[in-house]
Amino acid sequence: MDKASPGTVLVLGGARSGKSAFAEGLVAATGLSRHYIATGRAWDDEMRNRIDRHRLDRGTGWETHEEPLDLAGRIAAVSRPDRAVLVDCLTLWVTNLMLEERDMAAAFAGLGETLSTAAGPVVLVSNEVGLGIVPENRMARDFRDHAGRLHQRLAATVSEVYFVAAGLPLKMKG
Ligand SMILES: Nc1nc2c(ncn2[C@@H]2O[C@H](COP(=O)(O)OP(=O)(O)OP(=O)(O)O)[C@@H](O)[C@H]2O)c(=O)[nH]1
Repeated sequence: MDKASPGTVLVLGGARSGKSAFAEGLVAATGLSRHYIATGRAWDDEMRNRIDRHRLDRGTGWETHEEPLDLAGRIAAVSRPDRAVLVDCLTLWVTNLMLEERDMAAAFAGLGETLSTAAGPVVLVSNEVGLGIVPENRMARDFRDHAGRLHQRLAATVSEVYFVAAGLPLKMKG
């Protein structure tokens, strides 16, 4: 398995746990120029409003890149020694890959490879979705399995892992 470059961090948490704000703080603390890779897509008004709110919350000083599918390619293109990259979030990327019926194993391997050669720090945000009861529908169960496998794979290779709940980060690795 590829070992991620030093400075690569995984931030896990539930919905509205404060994980994005925490991850933004990690990026800001590097003092490098801040680059935000958004995997979300504005498919309805609710999501459009959320995205607008996120942009306002981030404030100025961020360059935003929207990339729903080719995350590995976009990280490789954006990452430089003078830039810190925030990816928000991996679970929406997994959703996008599933909807497009992409090869998940190949996509995860590609992300691992890119993280092992990233030129600067990369902070990856993802939803921990495996803690509730087993979902009734098949797609939701597959989604949970893909997300869990991706998290394990990344956690094994990155230098730091955090779990955020109620706005409080718990350091799990590093
Ligand atoms: N396309 C696009 N998506 C964005 C942008 N900013 C944020 N997003 C998306 O908004 C999503 C997060 O939205 P929410 O569901 O409101 O946040 P949350 O993850 O539940 O909340 P926290 O735990 O506080 O982070 C991320 O997956 C981003 O991809 C942007 O500028 N463009």
